[in-house]
Amino acid sequence: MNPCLAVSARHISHQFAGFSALNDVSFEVKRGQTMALLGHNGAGKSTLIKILLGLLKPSEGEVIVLGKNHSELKQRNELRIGYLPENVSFYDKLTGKEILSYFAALKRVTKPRVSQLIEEFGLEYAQDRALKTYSKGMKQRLGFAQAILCEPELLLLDEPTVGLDPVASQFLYGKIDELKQQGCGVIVCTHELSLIENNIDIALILAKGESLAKGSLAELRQNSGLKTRLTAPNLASWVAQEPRLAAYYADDALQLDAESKSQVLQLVMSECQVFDFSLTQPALAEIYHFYMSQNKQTQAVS
Ligand SMILES: Nc1ncnc2c1ncn2[C@@H]1O[C@H](COP(=O)(O)OP(=O)(O)OP(=O)(O)O)[C@@H](O)[C@H]1O
Repeated sequence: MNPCLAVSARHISHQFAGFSALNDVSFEVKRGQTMALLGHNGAGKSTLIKILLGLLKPSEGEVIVLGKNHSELKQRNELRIGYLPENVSFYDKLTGKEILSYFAALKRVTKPRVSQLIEEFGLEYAQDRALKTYSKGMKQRLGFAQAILCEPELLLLDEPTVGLDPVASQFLYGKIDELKQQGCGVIVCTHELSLIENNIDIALILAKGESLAKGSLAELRQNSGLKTRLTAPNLASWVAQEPRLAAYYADDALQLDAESKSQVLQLVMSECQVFDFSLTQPALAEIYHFYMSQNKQTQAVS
């Protein structure tokens, strides 16, 4: 396997008692790359995460994680994989430090690493308090610290920022960025599309166990054909004066695709002398809804 890959999943299918939870899903995540794993409830995201963790063996297909097939491993903790489950719940009578120390012992991680993470995650002041006194943000920081105890080369995060305030969310994404810089591959399952948009390199969109779309945001935008919007003050009057713009004008904006973009920009700037304008690319949420609606239409036809 390519040593630059954190994950290579080929033609993964999984059935639960005859029910198809995943069907022929393939993707790759490079080391130092973050992939968003997206899909409605029941799309198969958790099933895929369990397969990557080695908790489930896929009915079909091959998964190579950090260069290894799970069946080759003598022990699961041979691979440095970090995992933050959704709604992380620890025994709440233990203190933050006791919880991290417990996982450190399981993962054979040294005590100084526990102290280092407590400090790094700003939990020193609360390390000797029982977990039940922690806020949601503090619990999530502790959960994240638990996930990266082993200095993971692959990090799997299930809804890492749900219920967190913007500062706490940004803190976690900052940490994810640091890990990426160190070459860690990251997979994030989330429904918070606007939050993750600027923090990912690639996305995989699942629907009912099938891969609907995958690629970088630029590729997903390009393949969707969704248009970039150009807006400007008094745009309607500029369009009235320059009839060549009329074909692109809809919903108070010029709607630009990859082919027309440079030509229209030229018209706007050199013919109309308009320089005060904004370009808005389709957001991840728009791209996601586009692929979901395409899928519904395909299913309705078939
Ligand atoms: N152990 C199981 N036995 C039977 N069916 C299961 C099992 N685990 C999951 N499923 C089914 O497989 C499908 C995919 O479930 P999965 O939990 O992977 O979805 P998900 O995308 O993670 O959903 P969510 O966003 O709600 O967490 C669902 O229809 C679910 O009911």
